[in-house]
Amino acid sequence: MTPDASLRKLRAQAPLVHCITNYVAMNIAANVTLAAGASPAMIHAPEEVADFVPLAGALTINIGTLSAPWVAAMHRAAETAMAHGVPWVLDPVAHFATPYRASVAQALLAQRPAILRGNASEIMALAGGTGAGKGADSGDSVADAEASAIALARRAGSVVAITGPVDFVTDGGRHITLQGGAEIMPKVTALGCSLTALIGAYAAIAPAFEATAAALLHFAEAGERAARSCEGPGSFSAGFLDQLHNLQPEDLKAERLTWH
Ligand SMILES: Nc1ncnc2c1ncn2[C@@H]1O[C@H](COP(=O)(O)OP(=O)(O)O)[C@@H](O)[C@H]1O
Ligand SMILES: Cc1ncsc1CCOP(=O)(O)O
Ligand SMILES: [Mg+2]
Repeated sequence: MTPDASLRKLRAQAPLVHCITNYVAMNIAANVTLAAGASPAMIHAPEEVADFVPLAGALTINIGTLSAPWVAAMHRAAETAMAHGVPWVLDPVAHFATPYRASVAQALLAQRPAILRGNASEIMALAGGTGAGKGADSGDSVADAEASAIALARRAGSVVAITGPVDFVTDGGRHITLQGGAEIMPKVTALGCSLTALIGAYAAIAPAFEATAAALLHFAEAGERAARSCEGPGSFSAGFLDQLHNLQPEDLKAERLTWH
């Protein structure tokens, strides 16, 4: 499915996306998902996730502010998603920072997410390497993480996306890069987490590889447009939501994706 067809379908269906995300991202990720045209629900109680996942078109799991009850909910939600054929997306925020975080990320990876998205440092570390990441922020180049992404995609059977100044997507066989976005994007917290939620929205209506490409393209295009008239991270945030909403399907041009 082409990116423009994916956005058309997203807006026509407004899929329900179950997001288990962190306290920092909760609001902006919901707003990003809504602005793009889908319907987010931020639900993380272990007592209810198994009942909610089957109602959703996709599930996203982000470990940004994890704690034991949340981790129980994440595993239960992923298990339910697999049982009901609901595609799910993993965002391993800063998983290399502590042993607890690292073990949770590896255990979730073993539950076979359809899509995995992280920054370069997160993807390198998940594949077993060591990077220069500092907490939630990347310290490595996307190019240096490409081999890790390909290895991870083959090992996990997932589509893997590395984001940063350039984005890279692989399913272990096909690879694309996308140049674009805006330098100011990493100056707004939780935009990566919000992108993960948006990938979930697209995964509800398109196959994993195409869904990831469309979400990245939607983000890059909206980011570029918002950056043209912003005065800093604050006005960028507001303008970015406007642009995510105002973009039309024909603005998502497949020619911007470079195949390798
Ligand atoms: N220097 C940059 N130039 C352009 N776009 C960027 C840059 N850094 C990050 N982005 C974009 O910001 C979004 C969030 O990605 P990223 O910052 O890598 O995630 P995270 O917040 O998880 O580290 C992605 O759409 C990515 O393409
Ligand atoms: C700052 C912070 N601390 C824990 S989670 C989080 C948000 C990280 O968001 P992103 O990975 O999108 O930059
Ligand atoms: Mg992140």
